[in-house]
Amino acid sequence: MSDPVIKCESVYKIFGSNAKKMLHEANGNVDAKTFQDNGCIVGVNNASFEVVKGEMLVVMGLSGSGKSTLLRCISRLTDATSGKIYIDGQDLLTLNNKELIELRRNKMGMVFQSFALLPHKTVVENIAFPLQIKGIKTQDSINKAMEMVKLVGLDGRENYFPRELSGGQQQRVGIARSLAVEPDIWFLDEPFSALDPLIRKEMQDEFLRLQEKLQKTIMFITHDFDEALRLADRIAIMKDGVIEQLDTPANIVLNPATEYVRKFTEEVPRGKVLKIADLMEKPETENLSDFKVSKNEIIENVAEKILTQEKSVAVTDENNKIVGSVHPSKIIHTVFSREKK
Ligand SMILES: Nc1ncnc2c1ncn2[C@@H]1O[C@H](COP(=O)(O)OP(=O)(O)OP(=O)(O)O)[C@@H](O)[C@H]1O
Repeated sequence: MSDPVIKCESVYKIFGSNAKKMLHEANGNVDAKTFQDNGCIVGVNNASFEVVKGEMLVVMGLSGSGKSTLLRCISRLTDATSGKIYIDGQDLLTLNNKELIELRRNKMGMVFQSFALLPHKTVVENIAFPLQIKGIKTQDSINKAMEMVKLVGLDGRENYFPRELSGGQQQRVGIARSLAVEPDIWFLDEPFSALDPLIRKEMQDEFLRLQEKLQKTIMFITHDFDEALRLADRIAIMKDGVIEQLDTPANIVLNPATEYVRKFTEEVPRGKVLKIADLMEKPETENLSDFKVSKNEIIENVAEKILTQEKSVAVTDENNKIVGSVHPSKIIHTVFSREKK
């Protein structure tokens, strides 16, 4: 595995005037209720994890679970009460103001739910603006902004004002503006939540397409589990500031670590989420059906075909090599079982 781009070690963020003292006295045993009774709010409670280059970590949880606070600590919009945060191996808390501004300007991009576009500037001017702040010449910034306009599929609308665009289009401008500065690390805080479901799905598809191309290191916040499942390489599920589980979507659905996570995943249609690779077994050498299936297929797309086979089906990789097998009964068990842990 490559070196982590983002690394958190026992990060706490406690709000309240005697936060540091209480945290010290708690000795690593932070209980949200006890803290609250003593005038402190627990935002993030002992978060430790890494995000590697090109990975998309989706942070999910209900309102107030600490998602934004965690992101704000990592982008140092707020200071963590305790713990270590490293960006590309550099200790974030040791940076002075100047270094922090440089880091934010050159390495980090942020997109928030409110599009925060400048109303009196056109699409292309909005996107070029942060480049001009960086000192890039006007014409160069416009050229770069036009590239971004194309990337997010808004060509032809570059001279429109924000008020002349739909919500989805405005959000694309927000994304293009953030991408224009070519951040390595991208923080997105509920970027699609103001959009209606159809446009939201389109934006998710577009976002996946962009990420395929750009391979940014991303932390993406959502409270929509479907969105998390569609986008994430890994998902962190938060509750009361604690990361209850951080794992691949398949593991979260198949092996929930806590009762809370299990409840979250209970209604998830497994066939839509899991791939053949998530449930294949060792390759059988004999007694296989003639039908083969790719390990990357979503179960729902191939279930019907597999269920008509009597024997196990061979599972192949990208080079058509057999890497596993799956028995029809496994499909039935996975898609329809709702066992309680
Ligand atoms: N500046 C602050 N002062 C005091 N408490 C705060 C502050 N910011 C956040 N909190 C508290 O920290 C907890 C986590 O808030 P946070 O905004 O991180 O949650 P969230 O999961 O992002 O919620 P949402 O989905 O509603 O945005 C909440 O209890 C919140 O009230």
